[in-house]
Amino acid sequence: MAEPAIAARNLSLVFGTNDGPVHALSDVNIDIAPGEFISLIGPSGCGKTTLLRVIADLEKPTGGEIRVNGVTPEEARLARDYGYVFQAPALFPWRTIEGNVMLPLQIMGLSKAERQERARKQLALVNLSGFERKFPWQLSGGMQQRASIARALAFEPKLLLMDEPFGALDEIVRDHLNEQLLKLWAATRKTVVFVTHSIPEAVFLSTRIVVMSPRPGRITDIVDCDLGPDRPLEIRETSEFLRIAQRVREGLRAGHSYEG
Ligand SMILES: Nc1ncnc2c1ncn2[C@@H]1O[C@H](COP(=O)(O)OP(=O)(O)OP(=O)(O)O)[C@@H](O)[C@H]1O
Repeated sequence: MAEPAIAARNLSLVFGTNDGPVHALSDVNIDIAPGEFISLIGPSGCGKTTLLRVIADLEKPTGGEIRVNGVTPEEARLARDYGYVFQAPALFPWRTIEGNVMLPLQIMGLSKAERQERARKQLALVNLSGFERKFPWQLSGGMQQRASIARALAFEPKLLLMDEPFGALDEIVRDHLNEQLLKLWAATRKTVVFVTHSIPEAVFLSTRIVVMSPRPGRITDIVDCDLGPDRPLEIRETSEFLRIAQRVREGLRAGHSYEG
């Protein structure tokens, strides 16, 4: 097997707080192969964002081990091995769409011509050709989020980390962006780790779904999602799709503590 894109062994992270220790991640074990599309799903506080941040070297684990593309998260970060997409688009309002995508490349020291060529290529991948000179406020929320994805792709990283990127968008826009993301993934074969609260979104997009549970934050199930690469939206009505969704739902129920 090729070297895993991500390999976590007995990974844990305990935050020290005024109310005592918070076990955000406990004994997390997973191997993610290059080119997989992995969704992390689970109730609030189960450690989805923390796991993404550990992969990105924005948080240090307190136990266990993690490798990203065969190196430590810090080395992967310094090699600009991943792109990170946040829930809110986080674009600079005073820069054009193209200017936003070019910014990380400017920091990297690429010439203006190179920056422009790369930005145009990434904007084409997210279907934003023709919008290079617009400002963020001139675009819809869905378009802004596509621009954020283009910016995350600017370094052409092998790994894309996405934290609920479509959570704030309405369902029709979200469907559309899910279809586009699948196409982008098929065209680029990047490894994607995607956080979501939506079971249909996870099943539609993923090759595997990691179900997590809180207190302590841990993996309770990993569900294969072998629907093949060609997934029209109508696949959501098939019995295979519904069977996988049901298994994820059962995993979520089992790990959920109902209070009150
Ligand atoms: N910097 C921090 N300091 C202390 N506790 C933290 C910190 N970051 C996260 N936590 C705690 O760690 C646990 C996991 O948080 P995390 O944000 O990873 O969960 P999540 O599954 O992404 O939740 P959500 O779906 O609400 O985004 C939570 O109990 C949270 O309060």
